[in-house]
Amino acid sequence: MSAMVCLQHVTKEFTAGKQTVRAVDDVSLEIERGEIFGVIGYSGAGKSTLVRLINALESPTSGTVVIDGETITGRTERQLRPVRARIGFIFQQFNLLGSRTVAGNVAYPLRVARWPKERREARVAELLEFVGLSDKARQYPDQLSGGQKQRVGIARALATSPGLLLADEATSALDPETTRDVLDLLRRVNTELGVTIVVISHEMSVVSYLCDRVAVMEAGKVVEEGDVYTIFSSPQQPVTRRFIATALHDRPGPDVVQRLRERHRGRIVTFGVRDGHGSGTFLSEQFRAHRVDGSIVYGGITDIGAKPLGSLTFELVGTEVDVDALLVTMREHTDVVEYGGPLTPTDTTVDEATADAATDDDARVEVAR
Ligand SMILES: Nc1ncnc2c1ncn2[C@@H]1O[C@H](COP(=O)(O)OP(=O)(O)OP(=O)(O)O)[C@@H](O)[C@H]1O
Repeated sequence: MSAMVCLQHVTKEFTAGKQTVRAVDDVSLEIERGEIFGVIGYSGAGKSTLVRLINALESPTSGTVVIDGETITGRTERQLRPVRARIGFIFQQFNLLGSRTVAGNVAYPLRVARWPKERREARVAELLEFVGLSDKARQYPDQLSGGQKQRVGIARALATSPGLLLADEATSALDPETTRDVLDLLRRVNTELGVTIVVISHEMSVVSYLCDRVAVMEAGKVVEEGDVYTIFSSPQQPVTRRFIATALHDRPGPDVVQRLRERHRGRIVTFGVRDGHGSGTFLSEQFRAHRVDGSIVYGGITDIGAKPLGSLTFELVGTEVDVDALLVTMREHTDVVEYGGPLTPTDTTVDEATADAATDDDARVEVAR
């Protein structure tokens, strides 16, 4: 079975005056049929250009793009039309027609494809039911919430039953709860309709919630690629680590470490929580075996593809020998970060004002004792 999207050494350069920008730089990528594939990167990394190359809205400066087994590089506009018809697209700003009703927007691609009225109406009704907006058919886009607008966008993108859906920052304009609803709908599009989805995002939380695999882009290149859990649990590139830190929020920053050490008499230590290692049961067994008391003082665990990932920070109380022995054992199973023993405020070089200035996020996850 061939891949749904195959990029072979694809480069795209833009020239403006004397300056040439290499927006996509020698990217080779395979996106399998039926998967949800994420492309993540900071602004300017080349994500949108990559999507426009997949959608044949741009042609590569060099390299080859193959969609659903067909090479699209070098085709004329006319030859590209049937390929584009098999690709759906949803956008950050929804791009709905304000002068048409919800039903009119969803029907639009079917009109362009010259579907007869009766078939068109039946298809629109089916699509609106799928996205949960049957009761909004006669309303106009400006009467809808952001999440509802994106549902209309999804229904419209699916109208002609594409095998591939490209979602470019599709949830970036939505609040977290609405984002979750739209991501759940995209998951249904994938599992119930079998549509392959490419998700472009600058938010690692979107990728971790939805995607099977992810490619990380930086300066036009794919710098890291793999299944989401592996990338999250052992990122190789600094840019990937920065993205993951924004999604997990599980490790205490220097201010929080300082306050924890001032407040607790034991040693403060973070243990990574991975699939199969560092789980609650495993940790309590190890604490018991080493005669160490461990109380959680900070942490966060996220579920990625039904596997746990994150870390827990403990105050460890026991003899120095016992705690050291525990840490030796734990290092064999997971990553361990030691922050040291108790601090009295007079030991510190950071003044109280700085310590108090920890962010709200820090305060929220810190466990008060
Ligand atoms: N039509 C164009 N003409 C000139 N330069 C362009 C063009 N399109 C993109 N670029 C440049 O290519 C680089 C990659 O842009 P691209 O929009 O693909 O990045 P991105 O990762 O999608 O960022 P963003 O999330 O901000 O859209 C940027 O330096 C951008 O300025």
